[in-house]
Amino acid sequence: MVNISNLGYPRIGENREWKKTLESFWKGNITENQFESEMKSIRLQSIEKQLRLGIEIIPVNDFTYYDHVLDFATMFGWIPTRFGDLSEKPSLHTYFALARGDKDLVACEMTKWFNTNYHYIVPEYQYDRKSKLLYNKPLASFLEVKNELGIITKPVILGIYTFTQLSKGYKKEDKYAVVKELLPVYIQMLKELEDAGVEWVQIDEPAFVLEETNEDFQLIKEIYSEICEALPSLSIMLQTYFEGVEQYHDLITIPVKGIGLDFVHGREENVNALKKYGFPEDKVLACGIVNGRNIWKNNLEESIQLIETLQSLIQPKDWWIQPSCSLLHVPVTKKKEDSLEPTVLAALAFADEKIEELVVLRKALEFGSDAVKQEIEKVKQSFEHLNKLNTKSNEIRSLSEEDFNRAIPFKERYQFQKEALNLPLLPTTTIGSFPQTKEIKIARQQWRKGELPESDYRHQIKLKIKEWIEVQESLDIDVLVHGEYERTDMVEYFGEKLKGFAFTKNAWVQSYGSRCVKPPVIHSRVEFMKPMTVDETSYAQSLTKKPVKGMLTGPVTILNWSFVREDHAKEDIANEIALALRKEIKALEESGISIIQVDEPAIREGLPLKKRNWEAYLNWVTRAFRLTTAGVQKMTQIHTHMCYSSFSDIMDAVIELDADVISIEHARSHEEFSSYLAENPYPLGIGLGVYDIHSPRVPSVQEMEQNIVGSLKVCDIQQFWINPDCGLKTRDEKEVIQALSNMVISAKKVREHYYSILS
Ligand SMILES: CN1c2c(nc(N)[nH]c2=O)NC[C@@H]1CNc1ccc(C(=O)N[C@@H](CCC(=O)N[C@@H](CCC(=O)N[C@@H](CCC(=O)O)C(=O)O)C(=O)O)C(=O)O)cc1
Ligand SMILES: N[C@@H](CCS)C(=O)O
Ligand SMILES: [Zn+2]
Repeated sequence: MVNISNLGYPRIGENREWKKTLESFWKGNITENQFESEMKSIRLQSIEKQLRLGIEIIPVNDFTYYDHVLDFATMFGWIPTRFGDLSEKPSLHTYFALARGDKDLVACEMTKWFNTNYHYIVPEYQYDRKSKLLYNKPLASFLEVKNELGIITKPVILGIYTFTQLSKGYKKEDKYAVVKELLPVYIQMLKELEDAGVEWVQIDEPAFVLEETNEDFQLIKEIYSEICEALPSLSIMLQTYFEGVEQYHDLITIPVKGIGLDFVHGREENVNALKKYGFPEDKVLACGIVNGRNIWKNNLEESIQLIETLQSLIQPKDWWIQPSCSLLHVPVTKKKEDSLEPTVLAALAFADEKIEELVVLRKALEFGSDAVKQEIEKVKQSFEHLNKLNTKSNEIRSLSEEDFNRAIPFKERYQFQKEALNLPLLPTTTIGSFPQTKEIKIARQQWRKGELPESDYRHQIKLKIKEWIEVQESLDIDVLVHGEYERTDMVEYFGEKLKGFAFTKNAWVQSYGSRCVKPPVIHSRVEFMKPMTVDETSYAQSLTKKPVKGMLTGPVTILNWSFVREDHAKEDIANEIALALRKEIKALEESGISIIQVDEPAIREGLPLKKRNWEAYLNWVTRAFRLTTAGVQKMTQIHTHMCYSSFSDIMDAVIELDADVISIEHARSHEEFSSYLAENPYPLGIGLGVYDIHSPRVPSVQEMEQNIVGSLKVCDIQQFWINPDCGLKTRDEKEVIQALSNMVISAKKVREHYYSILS
């Protein structure tokens, strides 16, 4: 018997209704009741859709108002004390304040969900607050679907081990005690599900693919024995994903009713483990067989073969076939992509199409592959046609080691740059983008539809650049930017201008909260066509005597935030992008730009989950960055920028990038990184973000001054820069001007203080 299951479905809706509802509520355009009812309808529609498409085991509680990790933190009462003394379900206001902050409260930390571009809110354990079940969201979600649609669904629960691993606020040595304290609360949540008639729960434990210590694994076994003992009639599908599991032989001894493995990203390891240790006959095996992280059609023939191989090796109680992970990471449907090149479109499968693929695979497993001969042929043809789009080039093969290294070492060139740029101590700058106004977005939309002439659209962009050059001058910022008004997104923009990319109309994926991205699709060899940023940057430079920083997205970030071919080596794609960007940098230099920032926020998230694979990855990513930047003149100052992660464990690679200055997100995770820097001084230029840009809160001069003074305890003042945490495109203009004004005043105060000590 083979069942079709799903692990999670995109929340955002076919037309991003979810995002629009959230943002209308935040703006006060709809009431709480309207918000709840609109959200309910989005939730139920996606359940009905999955049912219609053929899913038999449908997930619930994958839906959230912001982030599923935050949901569990608030359910367990893991709410920092600054949000008040909560003994019941937090109000929507508090829930959103935890995620986004408000005018008085600092938001919780946000970071990347494993190696994806999705961000979760980091739960904070409080020693002085006992864990307590404040509400039971999986139960409410289960009952809603049962009552409204009469369907028994599978609640999705974040595993207690992964939840605690992803949390902060407790000492490492207290992990055991923290998990044990949470366990009764966790069991209570599951017990309520069992009592309500839940048959299967999916407990997500992606942290099982990380390299846990033996001690951790003992803890895992202990927790799950206790859970299973307390809940004898609840069927638990212990779900892993994103890579092969570690400690497989121990995992299969856990007394749960089912185990879910990823046979896409952890194929080799999981298959080998099955071969070596078998699989218990009393458990269901859930096979993640369709890639939940990519948008290419499934290689049906290969998947059928794989399951047949597994079937010849083991005899589990039952088989489920499913995506390799939640479909949260892919767009909803390709139905609306009516302007994509047909060859590319034919090779794509988004969430809904992936579910259809599972139906085809089940048919093949039931009736033999001949029953799906046509579908198999169609996939083959799609890729044969796609491959014909590829061109060959020798440019990469003719590179020499010199192309990867700057001609002069940092200390020497930084001196030249200082003199040429004539910047003050503690120079102030921003990360690149300024608020994208409604007017600009609408103008872009009209221009794209052909309703506004290109010249008018460009004129509007120029007006915005001019306005913000004036704003920056009036605020007395030292290194200016043009504001990135012409960009929808820092990756999509370059994707639209480079050869080898396709970009979609509606292939949105949630990135954090209501914010979505539309990753471009790299289908063929990447090539530079013509300058991509020179017009806007040199126009901005023509308006001021201060240096304007050129702004590019780096090769690794373009790669990691795009959908890429699985049959092309990532390293090769990164080097192709690097060569294209190198040409852009040359063009910027030739137009008189002397500071160029190459953003690489996605380097950290692309790290393989298993540390044993880090070295090889970091080696090729640093080389790709250097291939992009190393060709510049000694006077040209290269900046880079990183955000959304903790970086302490990759700082050696960050140094290897050899960027003259790095600006790094700091406000939401400063303690950990500052302690790292105290022990390991950073040898190049650095700006630790002095304020969090994800919150509408405008920090005071005093607060930023304290941040700067704190950072100067661990950084060399001669190489320190003052900047916000990240780009400002998501904020409103008034807020940004106020925050930047406070930032410049705080920098000047610290500067004056330093000069007064010297004199
Ligand atoms: C730095 N980050 C990025 C990540 N990944 C990327 N690919 N890009 C990133 O910048 N990952 C980590 C972080 C995540 N951070 C963010 C920050 C901000 C956003 C964001 O603002 N997303 C926007 C969509 C951006 C965009 O494409 N805008 C279009 C407008 C599209 C649109 O909604 N049009 C409307 C009409 C206009 C209107 O009425 O507003 C429509 O179609 O209905 C544009 O500028 O033209 C978002 O809104 O979610 C994402 C990740
Ligand atoms: N230059 C980009 C970086 C975001 S990570 C911006 O300012 O939006
Ligand atoms: Zn950033």
